[in-house]
Formats: sequence, C-alpha cells, structure tokens
Amino acid sequence: MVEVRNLVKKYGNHMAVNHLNFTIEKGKIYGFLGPNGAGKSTTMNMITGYIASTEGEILIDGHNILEEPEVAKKKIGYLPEIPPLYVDMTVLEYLRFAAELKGIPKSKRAENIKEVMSTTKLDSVKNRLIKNLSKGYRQRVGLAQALLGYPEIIILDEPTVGLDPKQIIEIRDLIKSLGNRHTVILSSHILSEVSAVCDHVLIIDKGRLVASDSPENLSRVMSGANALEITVKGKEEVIRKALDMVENIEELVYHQSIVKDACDFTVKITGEQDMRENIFFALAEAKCPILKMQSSNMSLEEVFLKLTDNAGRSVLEEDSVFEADNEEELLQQEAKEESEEALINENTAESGEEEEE
Ligand SMILES: Nc1ncnc2c1ncn2[C@@H]1O[C@H](COP(=O)(O)OP(=O)(O)OP(=O)(O)O)[C@@H](O)[C@H]1O
Repeated sequence: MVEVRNLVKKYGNHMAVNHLNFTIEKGKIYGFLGPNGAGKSTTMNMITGYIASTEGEILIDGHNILEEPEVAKKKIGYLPEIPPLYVDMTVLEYLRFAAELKGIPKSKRAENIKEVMSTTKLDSVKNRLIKNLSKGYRQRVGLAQALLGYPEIIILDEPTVGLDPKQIIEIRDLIKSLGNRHTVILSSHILSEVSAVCDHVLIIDKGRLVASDSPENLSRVMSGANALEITVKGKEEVIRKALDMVENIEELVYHQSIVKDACDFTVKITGEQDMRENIFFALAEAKCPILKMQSSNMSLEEVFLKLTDNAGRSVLEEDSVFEADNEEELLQQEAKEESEEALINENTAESGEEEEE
C-alpha cells in the first residue's frame, strides 16, 4: 500500500530522516513510534506529499507521491499534529469546505459528510462553531476531514496529544474502528497507545528505523532468551537442586521473594522449548509448590528505551502530561457562548445548515 524507499530529508546539514525503508501493508494499523525530534512528523509530511524528500521515493499504491501527486494524494487522508481547522466555521460548514477542496463531486458531498460525521460522532455538534468545541471534538472534526473522500490510507500525527483520558479512549476506539476499513498509520510517543491500538510498530530514532515488528514480537525478541518468572514455596537449595534436573535450563537467577517461605527465580531457557510442564513436575516431585509462573517478556517501554537510548526517557515522562477538560461543562459553555454570539452578530452561521443534509 505504501512503499518507502531509501528516504532522506536534510534540513541544511541536519539529517532529520536518514535512509528509511519500510512497507505498509493494506488493512493494518501501524504505529510510528519515536522520541521527540526522531523524524516522525517529517516522514509523515513526506508520505502525504506535504514536503519533498531530499532523496529516495515514496509509492502510494504504486504511485510516486512527487511524480503523480494527484492520484497518490487522493488515496490519503491526513490529520496533521495541529489540525488545519477554520475555527469561525461551524462543523458542517468546515466539512463542506473540506469536501469541496478535496474535489468530491457535489452530488456525493452531502452523503459523504453525513457518513464521516456519523463515524466520528459529530452529529450533535454539527451546527456549532469550531472555536467553541473542546479539544476532543476538534480532533474528531480533524479526523472527519481526513476521512472525507473515502481515502484508503489514513495518516494521523500524534492524534491524542492534549486530550484528557476519556477523550483519549474515545479517539483510540475510533482509530481502532477505522482499521476495519482503512490502512492506518499513526505517529505517537505514547507507548501504551501504540501497543493498545496498533498491529505493527515502526520505531524510529534520530531519523533511522531501529525496529519494525508487532508489539508482541518486539517484546519477545528483545527479551532475548525464552525466560520464565517463577515463585516457588521452599528452600533455595532444594528448588535449585530440583531445577538442575530439568533439561534446557540455561540459567537460574535467584531473587528474594516478598512471599513468606518462598523464592523467586528467573529461569532462562535455551531455544524456544516450552519447559513449563517439566518445571512443574520437577518441583512437584521435590514437594515445592509453584505459587506463580509467567513468561518474562520486556514491556514495549523497555524495548523502546533499549532501542532509543536515553532520549526515550524524557518522552516516557511526558505520557502523564495532558490537558484535562470536562466535556459536559464545555458543551454547556459552548451553548452559552453561541447564544451570546448569535445576539451580537445575526450573521453568525447558525441557521440554514439543515436543508442540504
Ligand atoms: N522545518 C525544519 N527546519 C529545520 N529543522 C527541522 C524542521 N522540521 C523539523 N526539523 C528537525 O528535524 C528533526 C525531526 O523533526 P520531526 O518534527 O520530524 O520529529 P518528530 O519525531 O515528529 O518529533 P515530535 O514528536 O517532537 O513532533 C528535529 O531535529 C527537528 O528539529
């Protein structure tokens, strides 16, 4: 669906994107993950044809974004980090305007607008001025705009930045539902978001691709050896002796347990074998009951830090920063502001929207 080949972007001497190569397959949700300044927005801006690359090429369904921009861009719906909204328009006016800009035939505009408003749940605010909407609703308007014209690929740059937790969940659910009909690429520095929403993760650091895999595979592969965390009741020497009899155990690392009369171990296993049954029987024979046994994979956070050195740390801390706003309060405030505005300026676009719908 999207082929990125040897992509380079230089700003003066600064290499913002450094020979990137990847392929985006149809019908999946891709997460583009990286610390601030990694080159995510620059790459997305090149994929959408918003800026030109210094070297390399991007093919959208076989069409080069720079050589055949019209046909390639028609296949893409883009929500930039800061959505280009005209805040003095109502939601409906803005979507009509965006539909016209996208060249959607007049006869199909009303139906398409209705569909995207229903997908993004904007019907209840369609006659509100965008400037009076909360951030969550504004983001939905941006998303609705991206969906106009039935693009096959939806590109979302940091779609949940600045939203409160409730709005984040709503937008994530919306993105997941888009995955049924579209190929979605989203950039984020929020790891939990990427593992919750995406089928595939591309990790970028200092303009280079440092990993490309499913969230599960990334954490499995990065953890290296096949390992288990176990908590076993009994004395350390007895447990060690019992586990020494089990084949394929490469290493046994003891940790003090918080459970009384028990020991914690990390059991590193050679190869891909599943040794859980053998461990169970060996410890049962030694009369050391297993209280807990789980596979020990790295979290995506650990993978990210390992791959992106210390640059990732500051990024992780930012995850907790969000701007809280209460949707209901905002809607009430909007209604108040709108009625005041209507009194001041009779020309405010509040009426006459319905007939075309
Ligand atoms: N127009 C520009 N001129 C010069 N340098 C730029 C320009 N745009 C981006 N850069 C630089 O290129 C690098 C990549 O920036 P980019 O915005 O793509 O990163 P990002 O991963 O999207 O970061 P963030 O998460 O902060 O948005 C950064 O070092 C940035 O300072």
